[in-house]
Amino acid sequence: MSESPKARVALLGPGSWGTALAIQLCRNGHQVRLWGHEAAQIEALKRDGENRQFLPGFRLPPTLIPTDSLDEALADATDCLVVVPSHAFRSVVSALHERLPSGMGIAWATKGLDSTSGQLLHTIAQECLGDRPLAVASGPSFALEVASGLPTAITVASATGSFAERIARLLHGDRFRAYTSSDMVGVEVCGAAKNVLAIATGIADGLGFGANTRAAIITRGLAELIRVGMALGGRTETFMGLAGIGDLVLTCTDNQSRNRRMGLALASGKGVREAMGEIGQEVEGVVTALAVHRLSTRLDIEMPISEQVYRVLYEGISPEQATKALLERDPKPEFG
Ligand SMILES: NC(=O)C1=CN([C@@H]2O[C@H](COP(=O)(O)OP(=O)(O)OC[C@H]3O[C@@H](n4cnc5c(N)ncnc54)[C@H](OP(=O)(O)O)[C@@H]3O)[C@@H](O)[C@H]2O)C=CC1
Ligand SMILES: O=C(CO)COP(=O)(O)O
Repeated sequence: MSESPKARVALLGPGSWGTALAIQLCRNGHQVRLWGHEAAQIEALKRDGENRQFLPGFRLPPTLIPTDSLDEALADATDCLVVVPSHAFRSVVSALHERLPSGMGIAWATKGLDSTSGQLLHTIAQECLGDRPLAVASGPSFALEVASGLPTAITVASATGSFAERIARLLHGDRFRAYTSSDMVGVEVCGAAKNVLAIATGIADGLGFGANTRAAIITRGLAELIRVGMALGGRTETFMGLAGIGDLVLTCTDNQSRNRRMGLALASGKGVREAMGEIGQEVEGVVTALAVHRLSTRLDIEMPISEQVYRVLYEGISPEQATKALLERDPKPEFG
């Protein structure tokens, strides 16, 4: 992949992932305007020279300019990357409608579904922005490790091959491999569904179950993810790739994951609100569990692990009851 010419990127969302990606883009020589909706947070970034709230300990490069003005962020931008949580995706992307030059694409690194309709985010982007190139970046990538420059690989998917290549080239560096894919649907489903399954493995580990249980949840969870992903038009190889099994394993097995930590907290008897307060950052699997529950009901797809996570989060059953319900299911063929 040849090096990209230097870009001016409007990066929307100064949380942990937005800040880490902004640092990565600056490492590659690009200029970044990092937009956030809270003036006080942007003031703090400018004053401190780091993101103490979401990614402490990393100096913001001089080519990274924080701003709370969307117009300033987009002025002369060559590229636009959205990294807000899924619940904010529609409102932020709608605000781009009047501001983006016609034909300019957008990419996002948000993982989740539209929180009200349960739709995939490319559908929301199309609704808000009409026909233009769209891309999603996803894969096993904790913000802290990317900011630290630890070797990482992700995938950038777009129905427009040249646009996937453009975004991948912007991000790709000597310690950050960005692959391309044409399967947006598969990549989006993986990024959303894995967060619900990470809550499940957190619950299992928090209840003191062993390595066997964890491996079973990851494997049977992958089967759920594939069922819903195929029904929506995703491709098998995507589920076996970085955005699929790669991110599922990462998020289910490492305590850097906020979703996994949510599961651990629930298993220790904490309520959802209390756990969210303690984690202090987005836990995408909480809203996604509801969206996946609605989606699987509508499509009539069996997703027993995700369904039990939904019941713990929204119907108040205990993690123990959820486990019992899963284990009491009738034996059945593993495949088919
Ligand atoms: N962190 C990670 O390692 C990774 C995260 N992701 C994904 O990236 C997305 C963002 O997550 P992450 O950065 O970690 O989250 P954080 O919790 O670290 O930060 C969220 C950011 O979004 C802002 N925000 C919240 N609501 C709105 C809104 N309505 N309008 C505009 N901005 C808003 C917050 O601002 P404020 O606090 O002022 O409301 C904050 O700056 C998620 O979909 C996540 O799944 C993907 C890969 C890795
Ligand atoms: O998506 C992630 C890593 O790829 C981050 O996971 P969490 O949102 O669970 O922290």
